[in-house]
Amino acid sequence: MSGVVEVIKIGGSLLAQPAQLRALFAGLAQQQHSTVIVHGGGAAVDNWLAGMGLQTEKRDGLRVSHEQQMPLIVGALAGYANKQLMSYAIEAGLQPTGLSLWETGMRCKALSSELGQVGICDEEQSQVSEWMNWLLEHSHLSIISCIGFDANGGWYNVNADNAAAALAQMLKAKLTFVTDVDGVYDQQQQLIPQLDSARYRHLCQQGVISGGMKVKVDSALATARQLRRSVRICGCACLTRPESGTTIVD
Ligand SMILES: Nc1ncnc2c1ncn2[C@@H]1O[C@H](COP(=O)(O)OP(=O)(O)O)[C@@H](O)[C@H]1O
Ligand SMILES: CC(=O)N[C@@H](CCC(=O)OP(=O)(O)O)C(=O)O
Repeated sequence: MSGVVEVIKIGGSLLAQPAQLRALFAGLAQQQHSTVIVHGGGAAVDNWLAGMGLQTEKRDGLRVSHEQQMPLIVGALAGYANKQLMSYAIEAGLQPTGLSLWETGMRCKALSSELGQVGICDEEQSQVSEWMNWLLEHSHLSIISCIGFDANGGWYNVNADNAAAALAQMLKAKLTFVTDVDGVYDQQQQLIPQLDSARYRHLCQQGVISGGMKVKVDSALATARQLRRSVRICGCACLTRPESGTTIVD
């Protein structure tokens, strides 16, 4: 594998925003470097579970994923969300390949028995697969859901921000989180152009950064530290306005 690789995480919050997704994929079609998309779809999972009359329980932002609920969770993330993004990519003239974390070479494991099938990426057991290298070398766009597996075939629901960060670390890639806001906001709802760990801790203590944004910044900081390279959190305009969003530095 040669050249710059970029991992772009697309949040589930964007799946219901067709104009923004079209603009994003149109921009991706102009990119010269290899791109890997990792996506979530938390809102779709919420809707599918509610539609079946099932309760969603979250602990520290993670969805408790009982084995009985996995068919719906896998269906919403690796099925519906993945194929919806493929549809936008094809429309933009791209040649996407839809994957789970397994095909990239990533291996997963259970986070805690109390959380059911919630998984985390197991870096020690993971290695970039030949298939992933081939896709990168041939500039095929990979669209990867946050469903992962262990070596025994156990399946896991991995938080998509964590999955994107682990994949960027495995590929030693540039990492960009694309979400439904322009970046990280301060107390006055102003965009923070650059955020380091000290200011992040302070803003968390004040309750200014919370929920899904906290998971994102945590994942960004861990990756910035590991790869010694800044990470960006931004809205869909990120490809046309490279200076937009918040740059996360360790
Ligand atoms: N300080 C903050 N700046 C911006 N967004 C924040 C902040 N704190 C919490 N958020 C929330 O985080 C959300 C983005 O996280 P999330 O919903 O998990 O997105 P995604 O689906 O893209 O992963 C924003 O829509 C916003 O409601
Ligand atoms: C374990 C866990 O919580 N998994 C997440 C996976 C999807 C996700 O992360 O989607 P967003 O990027 O849209 O937030 C979930 O089930 O909601």
